[in-house]
Amino acid sequence: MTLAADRVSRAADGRLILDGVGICPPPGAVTGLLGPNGSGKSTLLRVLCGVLAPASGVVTLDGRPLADLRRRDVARRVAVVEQQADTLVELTVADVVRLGRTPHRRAWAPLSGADERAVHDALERTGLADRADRTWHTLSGGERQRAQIARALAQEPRELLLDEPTNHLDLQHQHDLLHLVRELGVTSVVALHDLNLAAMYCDHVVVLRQGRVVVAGTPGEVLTEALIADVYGVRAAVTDPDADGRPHIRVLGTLTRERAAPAR
Ligand SMILES: Nc1ncnc2c1ncn2[C@@H]1O[C@H](COP(=O)(O)OP(=O)(O)OP(=O)(O)O)[C@@H](O)[C@H]1O
Repeated sequence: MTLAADRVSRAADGRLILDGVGICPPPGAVTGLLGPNGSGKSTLLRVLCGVLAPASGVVTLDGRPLADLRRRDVARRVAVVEQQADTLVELTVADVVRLGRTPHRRAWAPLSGADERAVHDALERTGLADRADRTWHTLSGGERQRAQIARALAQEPRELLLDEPTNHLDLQHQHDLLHLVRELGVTSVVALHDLNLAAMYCDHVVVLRQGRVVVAGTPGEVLTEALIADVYGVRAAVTDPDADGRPHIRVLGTLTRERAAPAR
């Protein structure tokens, strides 16, 4: 058992932005959180890690309500990489990654050998070892993103929540990152916009629309032409070239545009 949400709701400005959401990410697997802009992906990730409390419903970690657990115990288990994670202080890459060890250390205790190994390993795995001493403001957007992911890895989480982690990353680093997440074998929930990346790397996908789960299942079950038209308003050709349940999606056009200007 791991992290799960049961009938979770949350409102903002008098409007429900999560409306009875239930998700049960398979342990040790990668779950993709999909859905259009504003569908509630980031809010759900923040509720799953306890940063936001649900107005109703419950999030559990190993069957225990998150609200009953100590913040520090949750932080030892669950690592989060938010969108546009930034730091204002003048830290080096290694300093940022060391922050990932905070939940494992006593206040003011120096870094142990195990802490340093975890930091070193995280820098290696994200390809940042040669930039460990660089200051944050000298990094490119993609390097900053990778440094935040390295921080999350240094935390040695059993649950990993990533909000659009491939933003800012070039093609190679997008694939390297999602490959790495798969290889970690921790329970991961990853908000993604790219359906082909979701199909390639996720074991399970959950599609949100206006704060509700539309459908959940394997990429092959969920990512159909009908679903993509319905949820995204996009006409797509979906094929499964390797017949492995990992579909390939080719966008043919947007339905709003086609309706506005029908083909003559
Ligand atoms: N603090 C807030 N106050 C008011 N509205 C909010 C607040 N936080 C989120 N919302 C609204 O809730 C909805 C869901 O937002 P959320 O960021 O969770 O969506 P998302 O699926 O992650 O979107 P995107 O793909 O654009 O990142 C949006 O309409 C957003 O404007």
